[in-house]
Amino acid sequence: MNWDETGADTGELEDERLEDRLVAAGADGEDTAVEAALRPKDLHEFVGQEKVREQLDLVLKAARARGATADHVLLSGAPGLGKTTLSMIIAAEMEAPIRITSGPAIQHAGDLAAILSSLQEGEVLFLDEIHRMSRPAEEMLYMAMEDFRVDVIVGKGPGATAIPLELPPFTLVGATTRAGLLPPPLRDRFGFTGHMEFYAPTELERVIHRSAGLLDVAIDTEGAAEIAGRSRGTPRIANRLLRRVRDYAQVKAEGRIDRDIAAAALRVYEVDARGLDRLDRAVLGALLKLFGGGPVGLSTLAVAVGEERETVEEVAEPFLVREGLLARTPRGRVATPAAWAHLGLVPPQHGAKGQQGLFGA
Ligand SMILES: Nc1ncnc2c1ncn2[C@@H]1O[C@H](COP(=O)(O)OP(=O)(O)OP(=O)(O)O)[C@@H](O)[C@H]1O
Ligand SMILES: [Mg+2]
Repeated sequence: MNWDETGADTGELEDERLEDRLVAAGADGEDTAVEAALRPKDLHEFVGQEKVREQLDLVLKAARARGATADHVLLSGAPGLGKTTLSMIIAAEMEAPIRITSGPAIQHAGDLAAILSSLQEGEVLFLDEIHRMSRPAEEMLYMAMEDFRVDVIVGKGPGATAIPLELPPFTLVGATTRAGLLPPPLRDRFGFTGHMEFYAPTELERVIHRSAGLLDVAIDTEGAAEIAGRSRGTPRIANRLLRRVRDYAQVKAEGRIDRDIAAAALRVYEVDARGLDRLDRAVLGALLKLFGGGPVGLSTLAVAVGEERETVEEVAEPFLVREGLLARTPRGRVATPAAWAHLGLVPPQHGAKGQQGLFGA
């Protein structure tokens, strides 16, 4: 629970701020070009996410056996975990064409009606960031998903009439980083919901080996493990770090990546052994060194590192909290014992003010 929560949807802000960081989970310009080449093409190539993969495999196989269009699928999970990739795999497995659009691109119900009415039978419609669709479009989508029908409104005011329009059966694949923001009526209309988890280091190693093969980069097991451990459980970050390490290896080590090369390269890029970057370490360092581990208010912490409040809260903290290095408490931010250990610092003898009750330290 975040005690400073304002309740605002800060998704966009987060995306913008994250873009210039190597360890950001969102895609940047370079990613979009390379990602197309690195995307697994079928369910077997798709690493990890065992549960989602197994369940989806059944949904798709059964639909294929019935000669039917697959049920609507909702994919939720943090950026860079493979939602877009999986939607393309769904289309490929169903041997169906795919149409790609996103919630923010659909401003009016009419935009959605135009897309829906031009779908072919069995086509996959991928709706990225589905939680950011406008309300009227969302309501039109309810009917389209359930009855394969939309009402197109012709005219304005009292003379307006609704003309029903039949749609061919299609599969909607919705993706969202924030399943909690979806209205229940929309969520309920998906036949299958797959929640994507962060990846284990061993899974990321497999992603890295696979990508290295495609990029024609020589990497050994330990080199891959070194990069995997710093990738924040996210394939997109793993692939990005691999590319940066490849640059370093090309210049300094005839292109071969082993543990030392990977570690040296990522030191240059200021990504530490646990995947924290300069900003993360600055926040943690200030919390420990200036405030004895807290509790300290968010605003004070932000001033101490010379960043905006929002940057600390939305860019640095989520990963620190996930890693169990920082806690958000009613009295302010508090470092955990693991944070002291990670920065190689010793906690004050009698415990920082107020920490005892929180961690029993
Ligand atoms: N399970 C996986 N196995 C191998 N590579 C993967 C896997 N998941 C994701 N990737 C790689 O990570 C990159 C990012 O994946 P993708 O674009 O599908 O993420 P996303 O969940 O759609 O992110 P966003 O929320 O930002 O849209 C892709 O290039 C893909 O190659
Ligand atoms: Mg995506």
